[in-house]
Amino acid sequence: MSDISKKIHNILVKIAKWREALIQPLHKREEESVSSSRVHPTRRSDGGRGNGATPFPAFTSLQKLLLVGISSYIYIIIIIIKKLLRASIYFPLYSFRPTTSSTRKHPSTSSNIMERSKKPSAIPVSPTIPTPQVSISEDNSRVTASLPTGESVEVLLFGATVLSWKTAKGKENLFVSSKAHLDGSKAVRGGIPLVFPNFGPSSNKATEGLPQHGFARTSKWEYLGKSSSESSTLPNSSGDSSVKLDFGLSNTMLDKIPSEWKDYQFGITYSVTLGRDDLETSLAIRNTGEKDFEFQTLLHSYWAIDNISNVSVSGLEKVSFADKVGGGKKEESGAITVSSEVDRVYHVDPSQEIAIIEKDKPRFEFTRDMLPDVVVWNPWIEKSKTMSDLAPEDAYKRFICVETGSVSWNTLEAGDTWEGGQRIKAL
Ligand SMILES: O=P(O)(O)OC[C@H]1O[C@@H](O)[C@H](O)[C@@H](O)[C@@H]1O
Repeated sequence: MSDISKKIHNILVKIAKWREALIQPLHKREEESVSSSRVHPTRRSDGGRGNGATPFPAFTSLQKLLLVGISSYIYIIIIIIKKLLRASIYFPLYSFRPTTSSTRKHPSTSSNIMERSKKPSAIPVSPTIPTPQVSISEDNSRVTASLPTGESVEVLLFGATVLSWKTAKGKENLFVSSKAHLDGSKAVRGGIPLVFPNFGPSSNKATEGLPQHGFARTSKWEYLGKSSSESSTLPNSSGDSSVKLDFGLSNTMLDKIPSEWKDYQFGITYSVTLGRDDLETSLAIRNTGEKDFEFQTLLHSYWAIDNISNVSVSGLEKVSFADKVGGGKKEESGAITVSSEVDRVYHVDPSQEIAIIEKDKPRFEFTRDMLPDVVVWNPWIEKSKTMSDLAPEDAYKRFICVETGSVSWNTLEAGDTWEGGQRIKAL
């Protein structure tokens, strides 16, 4: 028995005794008065007036009734309080924490159990459909997503750089240098850094003074959230077939707004969509200010390959390119192969399919939307040596940059939005 119950019990015992003590003398005195009136009919309190009054004027029958009534009333009230207290052990008056069927205790579970025959049968639960998983690293620097079928993608918020894209079998599609800076001190050497608002060193008045390839790849982006889509509602569907991660950057988020860019305002949404065998990366750039601005943009992707000697790029045959190594405009008749430094800018209709071929088989296929240019870059041996963040020594063999984008300048008028993107199929 709890302390409170013991105390109440003691009070009840006392009240009961007190009540007894109160009633008993009254009975006794009444009996005495009756017996005395029998024995001494003349010795009555009323002096023989014979009006039936008690011989003890302090306890009239009205007082007697009142006392009994009050004590019974208190007795009943205490019993009710005791019951309430006992019940409150199981049902707290209120709680901030929502109770669930598994956490809530019920005092009369056993007496409430329904007879087996009357028990409703359990409702069959539909099998759980696996869904894509998205997680944010503890230090809030990376977002990772994976599909129930095993594909995964990882994005560093610094530069919204896609660091990893793996197939269901765990094969990595992107190259990242083993010396890449992933701490936000430098643009990542590998993955998919974003080029905006200028490609290469600033080359016109609008971007004068901006760093090489712009500030998007060295700014901390915000993770805006995920959305997923189902390919099929058939019972045997393996669940959601893709997951889209959105990232945002606006002029107000820039650590240091370059003076050339102070008059411009923008908001960019970068979407990375992981599919079963493809990856989509797309940009929506909005001019949120009152002044028009010009920009270039590219998805500066480092594609992982086994050996550059076995690789070629198709879809760019007979397309003239700006040669950044040898200078001038050139054209090649066959698929592009790499056996020395390559740095070219192709202007090619977005409807033209481009592919990276490895050992005569397509390894990556590119579909472009509103991206009229393709840069093909590999530093080869000598230039690699000058790049402190490129490793291992033979790293140049392990990647080829095929960068889709718009090297052509775009003018974005106040209030307008530009959209463009790529879909890459890994084979
Ligand atoms: O070293 P960065 O700034 O990442 O640039 C790497 C390369 O990026 C390519 O896109 C350019 O065409 C090259 O000229 C450049 O060397």
